[in-house]
Amino acid sequence: MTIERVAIIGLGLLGGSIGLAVQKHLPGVATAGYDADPDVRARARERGLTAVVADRPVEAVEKADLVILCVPVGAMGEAARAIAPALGEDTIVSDVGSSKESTYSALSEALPHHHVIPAHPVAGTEESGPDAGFASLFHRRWCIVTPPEGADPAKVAALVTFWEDLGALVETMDAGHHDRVLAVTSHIPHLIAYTIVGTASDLEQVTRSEVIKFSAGGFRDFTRIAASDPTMWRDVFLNNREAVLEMLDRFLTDLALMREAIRAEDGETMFDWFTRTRAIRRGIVAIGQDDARPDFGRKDHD
Ligand SMILES: NC(=O)c1ccc[n+]([C@@H]2O[C@H](COP(=O)([O-])OP(=O)(O)OC[C@H]3O[C@@H](n4cnc5c(N)ncnc54)[C@H](O)[C@@H]3O)[C@@H](O)[C@H]2O)c1
Ligand SMILES: O=C(O)C(=O)C[C@]1(C(=O)O)C=C[C@@H](O)C=C1
Repeated sequence: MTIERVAIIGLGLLGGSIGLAVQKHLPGVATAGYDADPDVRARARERGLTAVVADRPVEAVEKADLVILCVPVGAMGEAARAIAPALGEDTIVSDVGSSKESTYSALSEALPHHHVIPAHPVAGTEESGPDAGFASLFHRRWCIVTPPEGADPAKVAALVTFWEDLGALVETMDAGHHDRVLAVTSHIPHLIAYTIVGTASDLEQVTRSEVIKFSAGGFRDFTRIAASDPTMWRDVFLNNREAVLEMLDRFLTDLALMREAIRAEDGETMFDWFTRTRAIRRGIVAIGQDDARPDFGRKDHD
């Protein structure tokens, strides 16, 4: 099947970036969007995030071949129910939610007779809202597609091609596996950043001004992540609870091991561990997966 009309529900960082990327890379594809917040809709019109910004969700999805829900994972069910009356029977309904099992449950419950094929572009920043999106967000970043059992292969292929056309590298996997992988590579790192930044600012021996003044190094990287959208991340932890708790237990075991190495002055354990993690970082840099941040000068706000 060919995708000629795309509708985007939720015009923040992800929705806005998809709208801009489609207009840039697939100029023949029509774009329409909707956001529940009227201020966001107004800003989306000013920035031209989609060619049309509708005032009602059903208007945005009329005649769409592909609808992408770009709302917080806790709002997926509500957003899907709002578009249900206007969806064509052949329309692909996808999303960009950061957790996939609960998103699929919410979408398939709201749209039991439609073609729901979830996806997750593993690309983002700490910014949110209609000013945050940019067309190159997905360039050379992974997009994980999690087709449910029995999904129409032609529709899965069309969705994969769509993301590749936006510049992404696509991999398909089972939703449960996605949730365990992302728990350790994305969700727990965010939890650690939120925690350490809060802990540092709560310390009585360290004043808040010292936290700001001396945050030039590693701590500064944590503050970037800890500035991420509270609604989005609250929903991620509520919706990927089991996988996060499982990976958190593993992490706490390893953290206890490090604490013990420090207490016992066991330099060898620390050196070996740090050597292994340094190799991981160098591997990521070698395959060019570290350069999609706007900080690296690639944000093009077009
Ligand atoms: N931010 C990231 O780095 C990132 C990366 C990959 C995936 N995601 C996922 O993408 C989704 C969107 O995240 P974002 O960063 O674009 O958030 P965002 O806050 O920038 O945008 C979300 C938009 O959804 C709108 N919205 C909320 N409920 C709605 C509803 N029922 N109907 C219509 N609009 C509604 C909000 O008004 C907001 O404008 C989330 O599910 C998130 O998990 C985020
Ligand atoms: O780089 C960042 O700022 C991000 O948080 C992006 C990031 C990630 O953890 O890699 C965050 C959440 C997503 O679901 C996908 C990407």
